[in-house]
Amino acid sequence: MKLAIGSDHAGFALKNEILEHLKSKGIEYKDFGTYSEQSCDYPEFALQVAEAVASKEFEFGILVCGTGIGIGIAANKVPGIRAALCSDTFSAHATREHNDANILTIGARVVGGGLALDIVDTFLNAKFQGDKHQRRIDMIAKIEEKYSK
Ligand SMILES: O=C(CO)[C@H](O)[C@H](O)[C@H](O)COP(=O)(O)O
Repeated sequence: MKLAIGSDHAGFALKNEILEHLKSKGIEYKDFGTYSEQSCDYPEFALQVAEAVASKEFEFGILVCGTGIGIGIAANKVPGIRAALCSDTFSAHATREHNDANILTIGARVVGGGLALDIVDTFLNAKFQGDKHQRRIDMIAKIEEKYSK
């Protein structure tokens, strides 16, 4: 499994905790930045990670900002991206099982490091259930197609 990771300044510290965690588990990743706590604009990192995942070079992405909301809104503008904000482990497995989410977004000002790492593990270990959920994802893709012309 190869992960694309990014954050803005608000998510920088939590992103580093997540990177350490992934390293300790031997999970391969690429850090797309930001690389300091200097103020920056989250859409830049959302775009890089979302394009890396949409191109299939990376299986999943993880994006962190203050709330996880802005960076997720931006990522979801890239066709093929299903970015899900999770602040609890139930949502983290449900969004993989039902939505086949390919990017997890987390709010560093919302959840603590311990919970964030559990959310990451839960998201990465859950499996898409297909069947009726695939039909619904296909419907989402059709909406995307309708507005991408
Ligand atoms: O996009 C956000 C809100 O949905 C993120 O939380 C950002 O990290 C936040 O807006 C950054 O705020 P700051 O005042 O520039 O630190």
